[in-house]
Amino acid sequence: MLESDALSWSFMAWLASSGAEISAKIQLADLKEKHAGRGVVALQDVQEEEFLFRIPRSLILSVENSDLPSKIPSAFADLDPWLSLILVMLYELEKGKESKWHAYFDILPKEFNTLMFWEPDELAQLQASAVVGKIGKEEADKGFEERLLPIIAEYKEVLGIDFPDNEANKAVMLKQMHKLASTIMAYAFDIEPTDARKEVDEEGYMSEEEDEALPKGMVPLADMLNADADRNNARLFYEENSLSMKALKSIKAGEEIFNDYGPLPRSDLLRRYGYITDNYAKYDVAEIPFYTASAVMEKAGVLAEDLKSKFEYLESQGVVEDGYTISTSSPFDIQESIAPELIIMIEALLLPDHEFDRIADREKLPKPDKISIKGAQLLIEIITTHMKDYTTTLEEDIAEKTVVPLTSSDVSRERRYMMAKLVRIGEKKILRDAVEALDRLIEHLVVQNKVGKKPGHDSAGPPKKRQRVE
Ligand SMILES: C[S@@+](CC[C@H](N)C(=O)[O-])C[C@H]1O[C@@H](n2cnc3c(N)ncnc32)[C@H](O)[C@@H]1O
Repeated sequence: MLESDALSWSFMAWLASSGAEISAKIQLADLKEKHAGRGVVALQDVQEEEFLFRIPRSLILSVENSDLPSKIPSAFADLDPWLSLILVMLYELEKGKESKWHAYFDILPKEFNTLMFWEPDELAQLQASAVVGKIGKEEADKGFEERLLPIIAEYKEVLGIDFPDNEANKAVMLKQMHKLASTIMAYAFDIEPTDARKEVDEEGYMSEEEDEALPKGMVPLADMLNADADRNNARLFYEENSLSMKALKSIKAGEEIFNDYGPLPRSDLLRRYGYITDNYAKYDVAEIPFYTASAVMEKAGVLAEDLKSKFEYLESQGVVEDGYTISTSSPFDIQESIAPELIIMIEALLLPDHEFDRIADREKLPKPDKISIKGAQLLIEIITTHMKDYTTTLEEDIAEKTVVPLTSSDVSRERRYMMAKLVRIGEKKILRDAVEALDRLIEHLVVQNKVGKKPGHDSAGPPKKRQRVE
């Protein structure tokens, strides 16, 4: 028996002996050949709504179920759900075989492909993707150093952690905390209070702000399901004393059982889960930084002298953001895809001062479905400026067959390079589609103006281009 099979077997045996109920129709399988780690597959046909497994709430690896908070309650007083669970997992890991979750820890990942663990050269492959700014390593380090390390130093005997206070040891501990945080990000569920028959989603469904507030828990076996946006066929349901996984549709023998992470762009899939699949390409987004938009408008002479007060007003109306997303649509639809806030900001700043003051007095804003020729031209300029921040063009990316030096024997690095390339290609395609659609809009507006329709604005929009076949 392979070591990984032996660990899977021990894990399943532990679950069965701890009160979990598991349908004989499913199996934990090794999917390493598909680069998907372990996953759950159907051994026999499964019907829609059929029960797959049930995990007692007491088996969830959570702050609530660990004895640590009762030993050092004050340590948990100011910790958020993430840091609390990291502390509990450190403690339970340190207990080794004494921990109730020992067999579970054995099958949790030791290595990660999430962006937090990428080397600088690997991250550089993402080029101008906004996801690079969302990794949050420094912020996480700060939280670990300021909140968790003092607790570990103070309660090292209770925690059973050998923690000599030196830099090398601190670095090892921070790395371990990052690994646990990444495990929580990719595996944990948001555990809502007992509420019979309530449906729960994996954390991907929620905004990260909402995520922050809910208690997190590691739900054994439920987190062994891989995810697929198109082939999602199972979901976890809350019951009073347990959590049950049920089939959402019929599943054939041999098929994999999939959860769903929600509509995440591939860049976020990479950041949070360390993998990508084409199925999530439809959720891809490109993001234009605010400073790119404002720099282009400044260069174009759009930014007026009383800019500060204009921005204060736009900010009070929720239009000023760090970045503006352009999402995928097919065929590309300007209104559907370009962040309305970007269009509103541009059109507002294009207004003559007296017009701007007039709308501000009435707490109004330009409508995002009315784009002027000048506004569309500025949008194109902003988007093409952002495109230049990527160090290669879309055409170069597509033409390039090998992105890694052939001497590289590091499979993981090759895979990261490849995944980064697919992410940046996805973003560049969106930017290209946006520019093409804006070009068509300008042509349409020019014609409209010539034939004497209301000048300057488009409300119906130009005819849409036929869907591009990639
Ligand atoms: C909740 S776990 C699923 C179990 C995991 N495969 C394992 O072996 O522990 C989530 C992780 O599984 C992997 N994963 C999930 N869905 C995947 C898919 N469709 N293809 C490849 N890997 C996937 C990613 O590494 C992700 O971070």
